[in-house]
Parts: sequence; C-alpha cells; structure tokens
Amino acid sequence: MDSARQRILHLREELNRHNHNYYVLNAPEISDMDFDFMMKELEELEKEHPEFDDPYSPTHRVGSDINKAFTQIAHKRPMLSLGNTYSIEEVNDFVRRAKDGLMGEDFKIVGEMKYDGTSISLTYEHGRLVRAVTRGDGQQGDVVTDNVITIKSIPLQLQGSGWPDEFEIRGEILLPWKEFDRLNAEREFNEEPLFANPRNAASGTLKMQNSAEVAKRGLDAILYFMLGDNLPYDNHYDNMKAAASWGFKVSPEMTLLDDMEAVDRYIEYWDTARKELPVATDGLVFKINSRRQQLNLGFTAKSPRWAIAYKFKAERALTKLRFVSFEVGRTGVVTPVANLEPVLLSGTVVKRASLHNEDIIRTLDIHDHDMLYVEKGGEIIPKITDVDKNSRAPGSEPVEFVKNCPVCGTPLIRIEGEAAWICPNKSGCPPQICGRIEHYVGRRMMNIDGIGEEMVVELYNNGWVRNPADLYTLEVHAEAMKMLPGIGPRTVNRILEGVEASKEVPFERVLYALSIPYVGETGAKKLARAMKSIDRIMEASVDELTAIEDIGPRIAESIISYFSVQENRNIVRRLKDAGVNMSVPENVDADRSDLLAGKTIVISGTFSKHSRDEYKELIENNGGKNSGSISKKTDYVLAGENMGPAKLEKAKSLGIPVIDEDTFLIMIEKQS
Ligand SMILES: NC(=O)c1ccc[n+]([C@@H]2O[C@H](COP(=O)([O-])OP(=O)(O)OC[C@H]3O[C@@H](n4cnc5c(N)ncnc54)[C@H](O)[C@@H]3O)[C@@H](O)[C@H]2O)c1
Ligand SMILES: [Zn+2]
Repeated sequence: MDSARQRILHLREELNRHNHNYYVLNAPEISDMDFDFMMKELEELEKEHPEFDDPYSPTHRVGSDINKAFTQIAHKRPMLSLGNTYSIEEVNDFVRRAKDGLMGEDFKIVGEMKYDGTSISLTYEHGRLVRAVTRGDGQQGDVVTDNVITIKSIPLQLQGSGWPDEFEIRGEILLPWKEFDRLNAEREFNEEPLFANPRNAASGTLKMQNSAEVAKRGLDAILYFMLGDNLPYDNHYDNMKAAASWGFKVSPEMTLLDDMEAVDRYIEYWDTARKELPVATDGLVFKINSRRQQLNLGFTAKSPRWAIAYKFKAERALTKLRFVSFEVGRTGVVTPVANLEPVLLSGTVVKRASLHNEDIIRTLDIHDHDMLYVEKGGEIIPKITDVDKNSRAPGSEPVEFVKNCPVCGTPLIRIEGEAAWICPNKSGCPPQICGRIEHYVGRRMMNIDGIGEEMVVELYNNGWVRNPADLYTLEVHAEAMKMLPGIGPRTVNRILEGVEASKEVPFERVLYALSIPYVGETGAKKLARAMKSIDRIMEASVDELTAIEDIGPRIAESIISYFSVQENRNIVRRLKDAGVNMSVPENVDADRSDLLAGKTIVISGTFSKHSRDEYKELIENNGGKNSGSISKKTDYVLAGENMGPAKLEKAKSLGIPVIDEDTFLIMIEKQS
C-alpha cells in the first residue's frame, strides 16, 4: 500500500520535472513515448488508489509553458490537451465510445495531422488580429502578439467575407524542417546548444524577447480549430474550410471520415506518407465533426471527449555494430559509444549512438558485431533500444567495458551506487583537462569567445594552457598563436579580449566554471550567494555547506575533496591574482532597492552597457517586474538598438515612455 503511494509521489514528481524541461526549458530529457507511458502508469495507479488522488496531479492538469517575462491573460475557453494513444485498437475504442455517448446517432469524424509545434490561440475582432496567446497552463497563457505578428502566414487582416465580428482560432506554431536544419547548423557553428526537435525550436522561438529575432527564424502556423458564438457553420470541417477562404493556412490533409474502416485506412496511409511533409508531425488527430455532438460529449479536466490523438511510434532501424568506442568527458566519466554501419533514420544518417554506461550494455546484452535496433522518437538523438539476437554470429563475445582509461591508461574506478566508470587521473588525463578548459570558456560560464573544442586541443598540445589560470598568461604566446595554421591575428585578439573581459564575470559563474564535480549552475549560484567568497567556501565544513539550500552531502563532500587538492587551490589563487572575481561584491545587498516597485518594464533590442539578462536582474533587484510584451499595464519600455518597429509603434500608441539604457541606469541610481 505504502509502496503504491510512494510510486505515485515519485511519478508525479518526475512528470512535473519533465513537464518543466519540455514546456519551459524546451529541453526534454526523455522521449515522448516514455513520458506518455509514465503518465499512463500514474493514471492507472490513481484509479486503483483514489485515496491518494490530488487535484494538482499532472494527470489532471495541462503542462504549463508560462514564462514570467510575458504578460498573462485568461483564456475565454480553456485550452486543453488531447487524450492520446499509440494503438489503433484504442482509436477504435474511442469511435465506439463516441457512438455510445451519442446514443447511436450518426456522426462523422475529421482526420487531420497532429502537427508537432506549440499551440497558439488567435483572437480576431472585425477581421483584425488583436491578440495571440500561448496555451500556458490551459486557463491562462502568455501574450505573444508581437512575436506572432512576424509570422507571415498568419493574416493580420482577413480577406473574403463571412467572418464573425469576434472569434478565436487555434492552431500550431511550427518551424518547418528546412528552417530547423538551418537554425541548428547556425547554432552548431556558434557553439550554442542544438534544439532537440522542431517543436522545442518553435516554442523556444515564440518565447524570445526580441521580435526582430523571431522574424528571422522562419516560423509558420497551421490552424486547426475555430471557436466563437457566431461561427459560419455548425461543424468543424466546414468552419476550417471557411477559415482557409479568409486567408488562414489550415491542414491540407484534413479529411472527412465516415467509419472506423476509413479511420484505419487514414492511419495506415499517413504513417508513412507524413515523412514527406515539410513540417514535423507526431501523430494524427481524430475529431467528431458536429459542434452539437462535440458539446454533447464534453470534456474531462484535461482533454475533450470528442477528440483523440493517435501518436506515431518512434522510427526504428536495424544496423550492425562495428565497434564500441570509449570516450572520456570533463569529469572523467567514461561513456561507451556504439559505432554503427551508417543507417538512414527519420531523414538523417546515424553512425553513432551513446550507450551511456556499462549497465545498459549488460541489460541489452550487446555482443561484438550484433545487429542493433536504433530508435529516434521526437528527439534528434538516436538511442539503441534492442538487439536482434537471432542474427547473432555464433561464438561472439559480449562487449567488454574497458578497465583502463582509453586515453591515459589509468585503471578506472566505479563510485559506489553509480553506474559510471571514472578515470581518476583528474590532473593528468588530456580529455579531462581539455574538457574543463572548454567548460570554463563556455558561454554560460566565462563566455570567452573564439576558443572552441579544436582550439583548446591546440592550446593544450602546445603546452600553453593546462588549466583555466593559464588562460590569463596566454598573452605571452600571442605571436606563436598567430603562426598556427588557420588562425589569424584577429582570432588571437578576440581570444585575448575575451580573457580580459572574463574578469568582469560575476563570482557565481566563476564558481560554476571551475568544474567542481556535482556543482552545477544552480548549485554554484546558491553557494556563491550564501558563502560570498571562495575563501569561505574553501574552508567550509560539510555541516556549513549542507546548511545551504539545495546543497546535499554529496555536493558538500565533492567541494571539500576538490579543495583538498593543492593544485586546485593553486589554480584558484592564480585566478584571483589575475583579477577574476572570487567573491560577491560587498555592496550586493546595497544593489537592492524599491526604486522600481510596482513598475512593469518591457526590455527590447540590444544593449551596450549590460546584457539583457543583467538588465532583467537589475529590474528585479530594484523591485520591478519584467514583462515580454507591451500592454496597457506596461510602465516603461527599456529600448536598446534594433528595437522592433511594431513594438515602438505600440508603445507610442499606448503613450508608454520609451527609455534608453542611460536613462534607466540613472533611474536606479541611489540617492546617497
Ligand atoms: N519528453 C518529455 O519530457 C515530455 C514532457 C512533457 C510532455 N511531453 C509530450 O507532450 C505531450 C503532452 O503535450 P500536450 O498536452 O501538448 O499534448 P499533445 O501534444 O499530445 O496534444 C495536444 C496538442 O496537440 C497540438 N495539435 C497539433 N495538431 C493538432 C490538431 N490537428 N488538432 C488539435 N490539436 C493539435 C495542439 O497544440 C494541442 O495542444 C505528452 O503526451 C508528451 O508526449 C513530453
Ligand atoms: Zn584518463
């Protein structure tokens, strides 16, 4: 009994975390199918144990994408999710249930694509777009009108005739494959993290603060549902056709289906045909056509009873394992990677797939040269899911995990309770050293431009940089660096300038940049704010460290063990001598004020004195509120260069003062 409760609590916690990763961070960790199966398990458990039910359970709520940087507005009618299934049999059950629910009345079903983007609600008044709102938590969403206006396929003014004076139309904002590939190629070049799939890219883009940037991304929109009191027709299909005649893009694959057989044929056809579509789809949606019948069937807390999504299973391919390579990361963890005979999967050639750790090799029971199943769901990262044991060569040996570091030869160790094997040679193992330098210079850490993976190896091989502190004496090698093939004086100057500028990076990011095992971005922030300086952290005891929010014994011990190494203490001392921030400025609390209390400020454009994130922090530290879009509630627009003309126009029309960064900085200056 108790274990059921524990399982329920565990599933809720996990599902909430994955919802946040998916909707807010746009960076899912698990496949949609794994997520959906966890959700199903929770639903079943809650059904079996009604005593543990909770209205806040993720089974009763739509995953929320609300972002505090935007203004929220309540939906006139809630925006729900769709019930989903991976089985044709369950789609047939849905048809049967609808028949029962409608007391045997005749009905038609509309089949359409389930586009894999992010949902949007558009409100039109007198033929003009007045508002675009995301699904949010289903009850209220983020107002993203300024960004949506940049999407060319969304009509700002309707054509034709017959539109109601006021109505809402809902649809999916998408990033077509072509634009997605272009965007990711660009991000790869800039060493920015890649988007996992077009859905994450589309929702990330829709939530950007700069509409001019949004305009460049090439978003598209396909509309799939109309709501309002005076719609032209009493059925969904004809309403969508009418919407098309007013200038909306509606699903060209939308089809009226008469019976279960027609539904099955539709599924069978689109299961393969969808791969030719220019946009990502993750399934099909079936809706009861008549609006009156839709009303009769009604809703659950989370989804309509008159519609169902049939989701496609991840694509799978069978290919031969050539060999397993072992790669050493920054923290010394050795990751096995399956090197495969190239195979085509969801439009890309797959040659490698991570096997993550030894346990996975054991569980799947992979032998040398086995035939492996590779899968790609909504993610671009391929995954090995199974072995075809029938085609295994007789006498083939199980894949052996290496015993020694494949690079430096040190015997590997396995930390108790963890799946990973680690090379303990922290200070002498080249990929670990290079990995730490790469991490140190990264965008979210010290943000030193011009040093990518290859440059780090170059600097290491030449003996110029062996740890982060060496970066601050790189100047003496400037002339030699300029002689390196393919590196010009401009790159060298850019690197040196980046190193200099990194001395301004706040302490919490420096702490994260040091690569202390288990100290991530958030941990570093909490540590920095609580302890204020590296000196205090270096001398702190386990008790002092674990007293800090979010710092558990594992992190605390890792910190202590890191600073027990003399070499690490030396690096810290040299960084400090070079002028890198090793403490929080004394006056940090003095930076807080109520000067902007009650004020809502919209930031737009690019700035020269601080980054956008810093301005956001300044606003919050002074008691103000950030918002993403301009409305009557906005008090000021903090405008940098390249502010979008649409925003400027809007601010003017509402009479909201537009201030530049100098004025803003004066506003938050304290009278002494
Ligand atoms: N991998 C993860 O970590 C993770 C986390 C959270 C959610 N998810 C995935 O997201 C799903 C839940 O997301 P959801 O609530 O948006 O549900 P959903 O994506 O399964 O279905 C509802 C959505 O489908 C979209 N849609 C596309 N075409 C449509 C059409 N023709 N008609 C109607 N709607 C259409 C709409 O945006 C609607 O909001 C889960 O089932 C899961 O697969 C994954
Ligand atoms: Zn090693």
